[in-house]
Amino acid sequence: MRLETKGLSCGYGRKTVVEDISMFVEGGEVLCLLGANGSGKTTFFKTILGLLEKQAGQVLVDGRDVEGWSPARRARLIGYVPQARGAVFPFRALDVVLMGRTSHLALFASPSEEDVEKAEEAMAMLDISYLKDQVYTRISGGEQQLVLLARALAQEPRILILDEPTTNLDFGRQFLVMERVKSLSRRGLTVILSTHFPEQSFFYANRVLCFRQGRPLGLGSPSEVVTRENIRAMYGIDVRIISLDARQGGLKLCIPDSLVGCVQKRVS
Ligand SMILES: Nc1ncnc2c1ncn2[C@@H]1O[C@H](COP(=O)(O)OP(=O)(O)OP(=O)(O)O)[C@@H](O)[C@H]1O
Repeated sequence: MRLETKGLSCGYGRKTVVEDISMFVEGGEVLCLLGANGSGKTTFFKTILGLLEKQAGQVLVDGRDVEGWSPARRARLIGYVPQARGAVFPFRALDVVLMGRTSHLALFASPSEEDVEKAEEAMAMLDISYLKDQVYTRISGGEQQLVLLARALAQEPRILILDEPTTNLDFGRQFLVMERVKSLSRRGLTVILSTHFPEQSFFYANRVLCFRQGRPLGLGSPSEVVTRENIRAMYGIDVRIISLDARQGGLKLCIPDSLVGCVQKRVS
């Protein structure tokens, strides 16, 4: 399923935070959104989801403008994993995941056995079945993040939007989550995610969209867009981009110039 924006501008009241973004992502692709803190990534996602009113432009799903679609209609197609923030209600983790099934239920219907199975499968896929009966407000921030991802997977969306899905996760779980997301995309899911780790785009993204203060800075393959110049423009830091293999578009690392200097001094 194709998700597209055309000239999308977003913001709060009269304040424009994101301006004139045109991009698309197809089923089976991962599009990675890069940009400094406050550059407008979350605002862009919330506008695509209809949680914020757009200021200009269009959001299209398979070529159809989603303007006027009910939240339930969007939710049947688009899953969203927000950044984990302080939760208020002491639900069991399994019940939080079951909320992902809401868009499949008739009004006032209770979850069926099949819904519970889907919720349990989503938790098992992320290796968090042990959290099932724990209270969401009493698990760690990283565990909450995984529960929110399981909730989105239980929803069985065609498009998945992830806002910094690995930020709170330990080293092993960052890898687990990105591998799971990549394998879902290989099976046809459309994925758009934001990250503060540009290297993740070399490992997992088909294309990258760079934001600088809410304006598009570049859109293309990771090798085309994750460049020394764009990283300096986004994050104000000079990096050396080092290839780990000779393949075109292969694995690369972004090492700050100051650290490369240290390594060279030690070697010489
Ligand atoms: N509720 C709000 N009301 C008014 N302005 C807001 C609101 N939320 C965010 N903003 C403004 O929008 C800008 C972009 O915020 P947004 O959360 O979209 O950035 P981001 O790229 O997701 O940042 P981060 O990487 O830190 O999560 C902020 O700098 C802030 O000025």
